Amino acid sequence: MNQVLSPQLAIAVGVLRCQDEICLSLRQKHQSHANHWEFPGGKVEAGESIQAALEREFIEELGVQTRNWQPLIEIPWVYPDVTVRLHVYQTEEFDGTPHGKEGQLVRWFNKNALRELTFPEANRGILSALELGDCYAISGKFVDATDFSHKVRSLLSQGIKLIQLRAKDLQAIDVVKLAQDNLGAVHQAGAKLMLNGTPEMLAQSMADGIQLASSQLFEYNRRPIGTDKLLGASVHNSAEIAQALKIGADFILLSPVLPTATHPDMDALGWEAFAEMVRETPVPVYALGGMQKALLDQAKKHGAQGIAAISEFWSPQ
Ligand SMILES: Nc1nc2c([nH]c(=O)n2[C@H]2C[C@H](O)[C@@H](COP(=O)(O)OP(=O)(O)OP(=O)(O)O)O2)c(=O)[nH]1
Repeated sequence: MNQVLSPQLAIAVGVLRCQDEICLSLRQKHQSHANHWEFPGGKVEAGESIQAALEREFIEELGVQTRNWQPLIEIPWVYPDVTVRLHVYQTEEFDGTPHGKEGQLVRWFNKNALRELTFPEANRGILSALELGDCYAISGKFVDATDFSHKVRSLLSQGIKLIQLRAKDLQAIDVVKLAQDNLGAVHQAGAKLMLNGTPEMLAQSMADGIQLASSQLFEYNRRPIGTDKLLGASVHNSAEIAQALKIGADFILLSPVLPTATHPDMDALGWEAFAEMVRETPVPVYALGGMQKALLDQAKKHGAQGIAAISEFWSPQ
């Protein structure tokens, strides 16, 4: 369990991108995490902003001038010898050709190849943040399978890259069939389909992952699916976040952030409490509950990967 203790070292970590390629360097023999790939960066100096630290580190370590760094995710992590907070930023703007000025190996990798590499443990959350978009659509009501397919296509045409098939009224076998029938279109659009269901349903459907309800999280002691699939966890409080992390969730859906008509009995967390929980969570967190596209920037300012919603994205009946 990754419990955050102080003092925490602030580390600026830079994801330098060139279209689908990402620049990595190999940590050297004399460093901790030797022979692990890393996103270049290093300790933030006293009084320095994260962006300034990144510009300095990329000049010192890779000989490139970088600009316009944008926040991606913050990762609190406790290693046996040190407690860090990775401030992960990304940019595509740079001058020069990155090369290992300190003798380290530097290479560009396609973003789809990153999961095959060995990184320091804390980087799992960075890889998820890079893979997942900022809008997570959850399916709402539909009349039949044809209607469902139309509504999924409407999500894809809105540019949504992460969809959860949630159909609590259907039998597992029918949910699996719906997933199978729509996977082709989802993948063709470069999107991913999550099942609100069980590992067994995931195996039958070949969907991209499962979204576990908060009540399901405590049925497991460890990750219930392989690392080739996504594990999403729906949570409402810190205890559920801890359990989600214990079983290896790749990302978290935290709700309700704002009051929502679908759960009128639950108190909304509000943005401040949401941000506080996100700060202690080393994987991407989506804000759920009362979310609209117009709130996306606000969600990101409070540390979210993005927003999740049913009614904002799903076409009405
Ligand atoms: N730059 C970078 N650091 C990372 C990543 N993932 C990760 O856990 N870290 C950790 C490893 C280190 O504890 C710390 C980086 O600090 P640093 O880069 O200044 O440390 P260092 O190479 O001088 O060497 P060391 O003290 O860790 O041996 O952040 C990553 O992707 N990039």
